Amino acid sequence: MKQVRAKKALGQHFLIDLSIAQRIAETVDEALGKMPILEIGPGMGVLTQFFLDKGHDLYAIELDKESIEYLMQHKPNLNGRLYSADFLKMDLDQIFPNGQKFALTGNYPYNISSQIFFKLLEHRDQIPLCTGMLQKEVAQRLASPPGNKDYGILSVLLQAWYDVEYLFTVDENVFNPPPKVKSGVIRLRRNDKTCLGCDEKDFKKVVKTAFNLRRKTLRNSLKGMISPGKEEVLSNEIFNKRPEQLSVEEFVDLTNMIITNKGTSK
Ligand SMILES: C[S@@+](CC[C@H](N)C(=O)[O-])C[C@H]1O[C@@H](n2cnc3c(N)ncnc32)[C@H](O)[C@@H]1O
Repeated sequence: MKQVRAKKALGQHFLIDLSIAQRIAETVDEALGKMPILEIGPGMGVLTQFFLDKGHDLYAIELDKESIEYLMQHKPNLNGRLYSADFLKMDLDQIFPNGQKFALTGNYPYNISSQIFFKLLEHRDQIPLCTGMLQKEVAQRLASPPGNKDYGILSVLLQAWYDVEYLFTVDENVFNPPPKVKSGVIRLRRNDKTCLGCDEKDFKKVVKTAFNLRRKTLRNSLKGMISPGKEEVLSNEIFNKRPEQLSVEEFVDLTNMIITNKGTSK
Protein backbone atom coordinates (compact mmCIF):
# COMPACT_ATOMS: atom_id res chain seq x y z
CA MET A 1 0.00 0.00 0.00
CA LYS A 2 1.24 3.49 -0.81
CA GLN A 3 2.10 6.03 1.90
CA VAL A 4 -0.66 8.06 3.53
CA ARG A 5 -1.23 11.47 1.89
CA ALA A 6 -0.64 14.14 4.57
CA LYS A 7 -3.77 16.16 5.37
CA LYS A 8 -3.26 19.64 6.79
CA ALA A 9 -6.66 19.74 8.48
CA LEU A 10 -5.63 16.73 10.60
CA GLY A 11 -2.29 18.24 11.56
CA GLN A 12 -0.48 15.44 9.73
CA HIS A 13 3.30 15.81 9.72
CA PHE A 14 4.83 12.35 9.63
CA LEU A 15 8.11 11.70 11.41
CA ILE A 16 10.77 10.44 9.01
CA ASP A 17 13.77 10.36 11.36
CA LEU A 18 13.80 7.03 13.18
CA SER A 19 16.32 8.19 15.80
CA ILE A 20 13.91 10.96 16.90
CA ALA A 21 11.00 8.50 16.95
CA GLN A 22 13.07 6.20 19.15
CA ARG A 23 13.92 9.05 21.56
CA ILE A 24 10.24 9.96 21.86
CA ALA A 25 9.26 6.32 22.39
CA GLU A 26 11.84 6.07 25.19
CA THR A 27 10.19 8.91 27.13
CA VAL A 28 7.49 6.55 28.39
CA ASP A 29 9.75 3.71 29.52
CA GLU A 30 10.61 4.99 32.91
CA ALA A 31 8.48 3.80 35.83
CA LEU A 32 5.90 2.38 33.45
CA GLY A 33 5.75 -1.09 35.00
CA LYS A 34 2.94 -3.03 33.39
CA MET A 35 0.84 0.02 32.65
CA PRO A 36 -0.63 0.10 29.13
CA ILE A 37 0.09 2.96 26.72
CA LEU A 38 -2.40 4.91 24.61
CA GLU A 39 -0.92 6.57 21.51
CA ILE A 40 -2.86 9.44 19.94
CA GLY A 41 -2.56 9.74 16.16
CA PRO A 42 -0.23 6.89 15.12
CA GLY A 43 -0.37 7.98 11.44
CA MET A 44 1.81 5.48 9.59
CA GLY A 45 3.06 4.01 12.83
CA VAL A 46 6.64 5.22 13.09
CA LEU A 47 6.43 5.70 16.88
CA THR A 48 4.02 2.78 17.18
CA GLN A 49 6.65 0.38 15.86
CA PHE A 50 9.07 1.27 18.65
CA PHE A 51 6.37 0.66 21.29
CA LEU A 52 5.46 -2.68 19.67
CA ASP A 53 9.12 -3.73 19.40
CA LYS A 54 9.55 -3.12 23.12
CA GLY A 55 6.55 -5.34 23.87
CA HIS A 56 4.49 -2.53 25.43
CA ASP A 57 0.79 -3.11 25.99
CA LEU A 58 -0.17 -0.58 23.30
CA TYR A 59 -3.50 0.92 22.21
CA ALA A 60 -3.95 3.66 19.60
CA ILE A 61 -6.62 6.13 18.46
CA GLU A 62 -6.45 7.56 14.93
CA LEU A 63 -8.98 9.86 13.25
CA ASP A 64 -7.75 9.49 9.66
CA LYS A 65 -9.37 6.59 7.79
CA GLU A 66 -6.49 6.33 5.32
CA SER A 67 -4.01 5.96 8.20
CA ILE A 68 -6.26 3.33 9.78
CA GLU A 69 -6.20 1.26 6.58
CA TYR A 70 -2.44 1.65 6.36
CA LEU A 71 -1.95 0.57 9.98
CA MET A 72 -4.26 -2.43 9.63
CA GLN A 73 -2.14 -3.63 6.74
CA HIS A 74 1.32 -2.76 8.09
CA LYS A 75 0.94 -3.12 11.87
CA PRO A 76 -1.15 -6.29 12.33
CA ASN A 77 -0.01 -6.48 15.98
CA LEU A 78 -2.29 -3.50 16.65
CA ASN A 79 -5.38 -5.42 15.57
CA GLY A 80 -8.15 -5.14 18.14
CA ARG A 81 -6.29 -2.26 19.83
CA LEU A 82 -6.59 0.36 17.11
CA TYR A 83 -9.57 2.71 17.45
CA SER A 84 -10.82 4.65 14.43
CA ALA A 85 -12.04 7.66 16.41
CA ASP A 86 -11.52 11.25 17.47
CA PHE A 87 -9.51 11.27 20.72
CA LEU A 88 -11.35 14.38 21.90
CA LYS A 89 -14.74 12.67 21.57
CA MET A 90 -13.78 9.11 22.47
CA ASP A 91 -15.04 7.74 25.78
CA LEU A 92 -11.76 6.45 27.23
CA ASP A 93 -13.64 4.07 29.54
CA GLN A 94 -14.28 1.95 26.45
CA ILE A 95 -10.55 1.19 26.29
CA PHE A 96 -9.63 1.46 29.97
CA PRO A 97 -12.71 0.60 32.07
CA ASN A 98 -13.06 0.99 35.84
CA GLY A 99 -10.48 3.72 36.14
CA GLN A 100 -7.66 1.47 34.84
CA LYS A 101 -4.45 3.50 34.68
CA PHE A 102 -2.56 4.13 31.45
CA ALA A 103 0.17 6.33 29.98
CA LEU A 104 -0.68 8.77 27.19
CA THR A 105 1.74 9.55 24.38
CA GLY A 106 2.06 10.59 20.75
CA ASN A 107 3.35 12.97 18.19
CA TYR A 108 0.24 15.03 18.74
CA PRO A 109 -1.82 16.83 16.08
CA TYR A 110 -0.65 20.38 16.90
CA ASN A 111 -3.96 22.00 15.96
CA ILE A 112 -5.73 20.32 18.92
CA SER A 113 -2.91 20.02 21.45
CA SER A 114 -4.47 22.36 24.05
CA GLN A 115 -7.72 20.39 23.92
CA ILE A 116 -5.77 17.14 24.37
CA PHE A 117 -4.22 18.54 27.57
CA PHE A 118 -7.58 19.75 28.89
CA LYS A 119 -8.86 16.20 28.36
CA LEU A 120 -5.78 14.85 30.14
CA LEU A 121 -6.72 17.00 33.14
CA GLU A 122 -10.22 15.51 33.22
CA HIS A 123 -8.66 12.01 33.37
CA ARG A 124 -5.67 12.90 35.56
CA ASP A 125 -6.28 10.18 38.15
CA GLN A 126 -6.17 7.57 35.39
CA ILE A 127 -3.12 8.97 33.58
CA PRO A 128 -0.04 9.11 35.85
CA LEU A 129 2.32 9.64 32.91
CA CYS A 130 1.93 11.64 29.71
CA THR A 131 4.69 12.31 27.19
CA GLY A 132 4.81 13.47 23.61
CA MET A 133 5.67 16.01 20.98
CA LEU A 134 3.89 19.27 20.21
CA GLN A 135 4.67 22.71 18.87
CA LYS A 136 7.78 23.98 20.67
CA GLU A 137 6.15 27.17 21.97
CA VAL A 138 3.20 25.22 23.39
CA ALA A 139 5.51 22.64 24.98
CA GLN A 140 7.53 25.46 26.58
CA ARG A 141 4.34 27.10 27.83
CA LEU A 142 3.16 23.90 29.55
CA ALA A 143 6.50 23.49 31.32
CA SER A 144 7.07 27.18 32.05
CA PRO A 145 7.69 28.28 35.66
CA PRO A 146 6.01 31.43 37.03
CA GLY A 147 7.68 34.73 36.21
CA ASN A 148 8.03 33.81 32.55
CA LYS A 149 6.07 35.31 29.66
CA ASP A 150 5.13 31.79 28.47
CA TYR A 151 3.40 30.96 31.76
CA GLY A 152 -0.35 30.80 31.19
CA ILE A 153 -3.65 29.06 31.94
CA LEU A 154 -2.57 25.55 30.91
CA SER A 155 0.79 25.90 32.70
CA VAL A 156 -0.99 26.59 36.01
CA LEU A 157 -3.74 24.01 35.58
CA LEU A 158 -1.36 21.23 34.51
CA GLN A 159 1.30 22.08 37.09
CA ALA A 160 -1.35 21.88 39.80
CA TRP A 161 -1.53 18.12 39.15
CA TYR A 162 1.62 17.21 37.20
CA ASP A 163 5.38 17.79 37.32
CA VAL A 164 6.06 19.00 33.80
CA GLU A 165 9.48 18.70 32.11
CA TYR A 166 10.59 20.08 28.74
CA LEU A 167 12.86 17.32 27.39
CA PHE A 168 14.23 18.32 23.97
CA THR A 169 13.63 20.33 20.79
CA VAL A 170 13.04 18.78 17.37
CA ASP A 171 13.76 20.53 14.03
CA GLU A 172 11.28 20.93 11.19
CA ASN A 173 13.27 18.81 8.72
CA VAL A 174 12.60 15.47 10.44
CA PHE A 175 8.96 15.53 9.26
CA ASN A 176 7.21 15.03 5.96
CA PRO A 177 5.82 17.52 5.16
CA PRO A 178 7.93 19.78 7.43
CA PRO A 179 5.83 21.97 9.75
CA LYS A 180 6.43 25.74 9.82
CA VAL A 181 7.47 25.57 13.48
CA LYS A 182 9.93 23.71 15.67
CA SER A 183 8.65 21.00 18.00
CA GLY A 184 9.26 20.17 21.64
CA VAL A 185 9.00 16.92 23.58
CA ILE A 186 7.64 17.00 27.12
CA ARG A 187 6.93 14.62 29.98
CA LEU A 188 4.28 15.07 32.67
CA ARG A 189 4.31 12.96 35.82
CA ARG A 190 1.29 13.06 38.09
CA ASN A 191 2.19 14.50 41.49
CA ASP A 192 0.74 12.98 44.65
CA LYS A 193 -1.87 15.69 45.15
CA THR A 194 -5.38 14.37 45.71
CA CYS A 195 -6.84 17.64 46.90
CA LEU A 196 -6.03 21.07 45.55
CA GLY A 197 -6.66 23.06 48.73
CA CYS A 198 -9.52 25.09 47.30
CA ASP A 199 -12.63 24.55 45.23
CA GLU A 200 -11.47 23.33 41.82
CA LYS A 201 -14.16 25.12 39.80
CA ASP A 202 -13.41 28.42 41.53
CA PHE A 203 -9.66 27.86 41.01
CA LYS A 204 -10.12 27.38 37.25
CA LYS A 205 -12.35 30.44 37.07
CA VAL A 206 -9.82 32.60 38.93
CA VAL A 207 -6.89 31.36 36.79
CA LYS A 208 -8.79 31.85 33.52
CA THR A 209 -10.12 35.30 34.46
CA ALA A 210 -6.69 36.50 35.60
CA PHE A 211 -4.89 35.32 32.45
CA ASN A 212 -7.60 36.55 30.10
CA LEU A 213 -6.71 40.04 31.39
CA ARG A 214 -3.02 39.26 31.87
CA ARG A 215 -1.79 42.84 31.37
CA LYS A 216 -3.87 44.04 34.31
CA THR A 217 -3.02 43.70 37.98
CA LEU A 218 -5.01 41.02 39.81
CA ARG A 219 -6.84 43.84 41.63
CA ASN A 220 -8.26 45.02 38.32
CA SER A 221 -8.86 41.66 36.70
CA LEU A 222 -10.41 39.89 39.70
CA LYS A 223 -12.33 42.61 41.54
CA GLY A 224 -15.62 41.45 39.96
CA MET A 225 -15.15 37.98 41.48
CA ILE A 226 -14.80 38.99 45.14
CA SER A 227 -17.59 37.49 47.24
CA PRO A 228 -19.89 40.21 48.70
CA GLY A 229 -18.57 41.47 52.02
CA LYS A 230 -14.97 40.34 51.29
CA GLU A 231 -13.88 43.50 49.45
CA GLU A 232 -11.26 44.33 52.13
CA VAL A 233 -9.04 41.50 50.79
CA LEU A 234 -8.23 43.77 47.85
CA SER A 235 -5.78 45.66 50.09
CA ASN A 236 -3.58 42.51 50.23
CA GLU A 237 -0.27 42.98 48.37
CA ILE A 238 -0.88 39.94 46.20
CA PHE A 239 -3.43 41.97 44.22
CA ASN A 240 -0.62 44.31 43.00
CA LYS A 241 0.78 41.39 41.02
CA ARG A 242 0.02 40.15 37.51
CA PRO A 243 -1.04 36.53 36.90
CA GLU A 244 2.28 35.34 35.43
CA GLN A 245 3.97 36.15 38.76
CA LEU A 246 1.88 33.68 40.79
CA SER A 247 2.78 30.07 41.61
CA VAL A 248 0.08 27.37 41.69
CA GLU A 249 0.02 27.60 45.51
CA GLU A 250 -0.51 31.37 45.35
CA PHE A 251 -3.42 30.86 42.96
CA VAL A 252 -4.91 28.42 45.49
CA ASP A 253 -4.49 31.00 48.26
CA LEU A 254 -5.95 33.70 46.07
CA THR A 255 -9.00 31.56 45.27
CA ASN A 256 -9.62 30.90 48.96
CA MET A 257 -9.14 34.58 49.73
CA ILE A 258 -11.62 35.95 47.25
CA ILE A 259 -14.24 33.22 47.24
CA THR A 260 -14.16 31.95 50.81
CA ASN A 261 -11.65 34.35 52.39
CA LYS A 262 -9.65 31.50 54.03
CA GLY A 263 -6.31 32.58 52.54
CA THR A 264 -4.45 29.31 53.11
CA SER A 265 -3.67 26.30 50.94
CA LYS A 266 -4.22 23.30 53.14
C1 LIG B 1 1.65 15.01 13.74
S1 LIG B 1 0.81 13.61 13.05
C2 LIG B 1 1.79 12.30 13.75
C3 LIG B 1 1.70 10.99 12.99
C4 LIG B 1 2.65 9.89 13.47
N1 LIG B 1 2.46 9.59 14.87
C5 LIG B 1 4.09 10.27 13.23
O1 LIG B 1 4.78 10.60 14.21
O2 LIG B 1 4.52 10.25 12.09
C6 LIG B 1 -0.69 13.60 14.05
C7 LIG B 1 -1.60 12.40 13.83
O3 LIG B 1 -2.79 12.58 14.64
C8 LIG B 1 -3.95 12.22 13.88
N2 LIG B 1 -5.10 12.97 14.43
C9 LIG B 1 -5.47 14.24 14.15
N3 LIG B 1 -6.53 14.60 14.90
C10 LIG B 1 -6.84 13.51 15.68
C11 LIG B 1 -7.85 13.25 16.66
N4 LIG B 1 -8.75 14.18 17.00
N5 LIG B 1 -7.89 12.03 17.24
C12 LIG B 1 -6.98 11.08 16.90
N6 LIG B 1 -6.00 11.27 15.98
C13 LIG B 1 -5.93 12.47 15.38
C14 LIG B 1 -3.59 12.60 12.45
O4 LIG B 1 -4.38 11.92 11.51
C15 LIG B 1 -2.11 12.20 12.40
O5 LIG B 1 -1.96 10.86 12.03
